[in-house]
Amino acid sequence: MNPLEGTAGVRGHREIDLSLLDDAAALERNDPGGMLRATASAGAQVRESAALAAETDLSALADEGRPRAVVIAGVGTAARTGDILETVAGPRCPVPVLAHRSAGIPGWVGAADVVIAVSASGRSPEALAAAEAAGRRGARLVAIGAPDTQLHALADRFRAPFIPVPRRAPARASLWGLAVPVLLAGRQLGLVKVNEADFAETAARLDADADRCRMTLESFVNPGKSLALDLALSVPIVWGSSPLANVAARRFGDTLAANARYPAVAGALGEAGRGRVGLLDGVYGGLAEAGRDIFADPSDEDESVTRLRLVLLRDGGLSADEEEADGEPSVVEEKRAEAVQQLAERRGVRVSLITAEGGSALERLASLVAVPDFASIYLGLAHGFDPMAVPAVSEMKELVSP
Ligand SMILES: O=P(O)(O)OC[C@H]1O[C@](O)(CO)[C@@H](O)[C@@H]1O
Repeated sequence: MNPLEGTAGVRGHREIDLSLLDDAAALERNDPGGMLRATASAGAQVRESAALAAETDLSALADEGRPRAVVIAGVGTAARTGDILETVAGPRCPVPVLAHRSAGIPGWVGAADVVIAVSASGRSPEALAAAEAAGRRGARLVAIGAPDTQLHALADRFRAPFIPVPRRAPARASLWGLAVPVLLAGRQLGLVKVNEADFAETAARLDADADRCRMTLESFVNPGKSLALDLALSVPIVWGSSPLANVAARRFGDTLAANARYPAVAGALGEAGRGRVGLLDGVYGGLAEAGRDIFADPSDEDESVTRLRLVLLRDGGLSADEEEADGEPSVVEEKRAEAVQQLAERRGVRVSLITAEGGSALERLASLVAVPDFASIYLGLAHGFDPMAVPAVSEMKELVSP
């Protein structure tokens, strides 16, 4: 082992410590901030946020009728909630919905538009600048994030609704708490049909997945831990087979970077199929696997070779209604997923498959996000990282703060 214990607070080891994953006491010790627990609260976040949002009067949002466009402004996890609204709204959505990830809002946004400013901490400069600009330009504004913060004050200043989301640091542990009010704002505007039963079923699924991934459950029966082991020392490629699965793929890219500090290629299979699929032929793909004895014990593998690991997020569960509305029929997406799986297998590149389950779009999204969220944390823990505190993120904030 070559542990790092630098002044910057960087710790961890290059090797994977398998024994750690099945040692609940050690997992607890190495996760002092409680990232596993915070992630297991996803179902509770859905219920809590739905209740808190119900207490906020959003009627003013819809008073002026359908907006020209809806911009969700924020960064990181906050911006992912915009992708969630966009994908749940689907291609039939009557107005453009877009996530805006840099400071402020696009130049064209004006009084005919709605801006949803999202920040878990209630103080990201990007969300604050967006709320300020929206207020000044007379756009309808709704702000979502931690109560009693700068964002809250800005919403009050512009007499805009503010939906409080209790702070759970870091933001990535609050995905569901933030996403629900964004969806409810979207519902108020007539963009999404999500209902209370969808929230309840999504919460129940998140609870069930958290239970299957709990830290006391051993790797061979714990999908979060076994996916972490699949990914160990690999370069993960995460591709989704539908717009909804693509959001889950990108989310996995986020959590792999922050919790496990693994680089990942993540996105849409449709686009990947036109170029990035070439990775399977490359140094980390087919070339790394050439000559591998497929019957050999995986634990005897040469760990110095860096290999790709393909994670396919498949979403074949579209209802006839959604299928008809989707730009690309799901049968094409499914064919593509089959094809890429075959390409990987022909080259000896290993594949992990996660298939969406559930009735509503939101529940299917949850079924593709929950286990990967846990896998990213277990992977970080197996390298001795504190999944919650990311020294590079803190240093970056210090270096760029005025
Ligand atoms: O939601 P917030 O608090 O505005 O933070 C935005 C993003 O900034 C980070 O804290 C990183 O700087 C992310 O973890 C987070 O998603």
